Amino acid sequence: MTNHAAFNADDAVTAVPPPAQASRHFSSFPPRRARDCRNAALGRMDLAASLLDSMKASSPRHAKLAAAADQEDWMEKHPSALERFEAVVAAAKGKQIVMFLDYDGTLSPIVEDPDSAFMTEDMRDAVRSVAQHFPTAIVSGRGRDKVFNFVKLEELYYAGSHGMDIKGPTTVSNHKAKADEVLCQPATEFLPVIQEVYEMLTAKMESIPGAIVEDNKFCLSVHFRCVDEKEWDALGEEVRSVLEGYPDLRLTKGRKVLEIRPSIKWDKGNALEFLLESLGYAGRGDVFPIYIGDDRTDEDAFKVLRNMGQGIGILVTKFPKETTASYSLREPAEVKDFLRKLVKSNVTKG
Ligand SMILES: O=P(O)(O)OC[C@H]1O[C@H](O[C@H]2O[C@H](CO)[C@@H](O)[C@H](O)[C@H]2O)[C@H](O)[C@@H](O)[C@@H]1O
Repeated sequence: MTNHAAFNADDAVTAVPPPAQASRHFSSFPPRRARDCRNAALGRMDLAASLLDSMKASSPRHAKLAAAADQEDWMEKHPSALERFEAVVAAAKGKQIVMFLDYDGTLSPIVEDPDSAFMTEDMRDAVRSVAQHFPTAIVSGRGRDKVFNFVKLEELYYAGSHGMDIKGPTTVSNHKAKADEVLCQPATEFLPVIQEVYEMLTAKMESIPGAIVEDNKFCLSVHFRCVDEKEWDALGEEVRSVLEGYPDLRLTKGRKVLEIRPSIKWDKGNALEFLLESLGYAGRGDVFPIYIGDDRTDEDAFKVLRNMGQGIGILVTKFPKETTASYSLREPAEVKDFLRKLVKSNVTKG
């Protein structure tokens, strides 16, 4: 975590190989001895070919073409859930859809100030409509109260702190199954320690301009989106040194954020399973969970769906990324379109 590559990996895209350095091909040329001439001539042909390759690779046009080819290949494996909408609907036909939605980067755009990541009224309306048709849960790294204050829909299930704080709807909804009883907080014993670390990190981050420590109740986020890249190593070191004293906490990386959480085996995937069970859908073959998320932590939920062999994971991204999701959407605006389409489709009629 002490290098920039590790920090950058949060917005990681499947790497387009870096252009080869043309100059390295000249280091062993010309050959030292005459008898090496033939080999050298053959070598020269290889050399010319590889030099040409590397020149091509370093041209912006080639880089663009390579990126486009990668993108195309990736899109074949993770097609747009909008473009393949009919296939999604066909797979869900006759089954009970259960909708799981991540918040940041999925329902709201990524912005510099974490407190200003508002969702649009249009998006709220789309989520409201979805929840009228299917049980719907928000699954977020944010604290549950905080994410509720952004979404403001009482009829939803909320799983905050990466799934470590789950609560059912506070108003009656069409599909409520034992909703009032739904409550899961598997990490309560960590609350004092999380608070202690929050205070320590807040004090440490005062010396790093732009760093923000966010209290997400059972988890903490150290944001470095607005921190000068030169300071990233220092920030990482500070966080790591604090955590050395807390072996029961673990550190993961999200989008320009370091996330600190209890090292218990509970993640967004467990939250998804817990909610399916609470809703009475565990072990049923006629259930079709749809999980939409943009971040690494959402991969835990995508994996659960893959292993179940039911439902679909949809990754929100503009770039190819390694993922277990089967479909993709490019941005929150497309998530909104997908939700609206789903509500309008026949699939809502079962
Ligand atoms: O599980 P999520 O709902 O996706 O939450 C993950 C983190 O999201 C937030 O941070 C991200 O969004 C911010 C606002 O757009 C952005 O400034 C930041 O760089 C992103 O990492 C949230 O603030 C974190 O606490 C969550 O852990």
